[in-house]
Amino acid sequence: MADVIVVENLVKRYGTLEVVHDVSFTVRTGRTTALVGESGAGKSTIGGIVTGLVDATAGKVTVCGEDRSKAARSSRDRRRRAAQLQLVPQDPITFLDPRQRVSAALAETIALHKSDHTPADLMAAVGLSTRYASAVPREMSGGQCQRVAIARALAADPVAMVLDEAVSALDVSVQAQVLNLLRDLQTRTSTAYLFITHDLSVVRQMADDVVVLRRGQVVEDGPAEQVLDDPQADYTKLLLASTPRPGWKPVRRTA
Ligand SMILES: Nc1ncnc2c1ncn2[C@@H]1O[C@H](COP(=O)(O)OP(=O)(O)OP(=O)(O)O)[C@@H](O)[C@H]1O
Repeated sequence: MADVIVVENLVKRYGTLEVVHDVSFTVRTGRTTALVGESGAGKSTIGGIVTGLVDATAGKVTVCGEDRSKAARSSRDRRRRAAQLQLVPQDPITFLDPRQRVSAALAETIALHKSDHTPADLMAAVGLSTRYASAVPREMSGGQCQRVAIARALAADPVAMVLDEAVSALDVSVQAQVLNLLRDLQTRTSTAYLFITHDLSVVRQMADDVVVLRRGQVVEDGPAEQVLDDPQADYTKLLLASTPRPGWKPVRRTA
């Protein structure tokens, strides 16, 4: 299986504060790597560097064999890079243009990437009724906006997607629907996912590989079943101990 995203020895400093220390991992075609850790661990900073929104202080990011540390030379380069890698952000309501109707937002991305999609087929792919085609973001729920953000990412036919806390704001039943949808899409399209989350139950449902991050450093990484079922680092054990497993029930104490 080919490596789609390769992150090597990444470092990010803000002034004298080093928030990412020597981080390396890969995301393979058709697979999901989860980047987990508590708030402030540096997950979004790494996602920002991978998607080109944040500059690295040191290290290298390669996407589809191309060194992303070098700035794109032309708008054509930028378009090609966007077609390889799309971001699904945590808060789609602020990410989507508040005045743009769903079909127009999707048509714009389709035109930009000259892809073969139509707004209707993308809406069908994410399970969004076509009656929302003329809706603007404020007329939709968080889950519906999240589907639009995913549909828009799919409009570029990306090789990989960075999903930054993409389901964290959704209630559990909508979250399960969106996760199922993402898994189905991955089976059909072999898109590679870098899944950024603090939620280990989401990791359990989605990840093939897991990278556990603490204060900007990788404390443990490996195949999901190994990291989740036989964690080696004390920090991973602590994270797991604070997350209920499926089927977990609180112990009732009797007086
Ligand atoms: N522009 C910035 N300037 C200074 N410090 C920053 C900046 N952006 C992020 N940081 C700091 O970098 C550290 C990592 O932040 P980051 O948002 O990457 O963590 P995270 O793991 O994604 O956390 P969360 O889940 O809360 O978003 C934090 O200490 C944060 O305060």
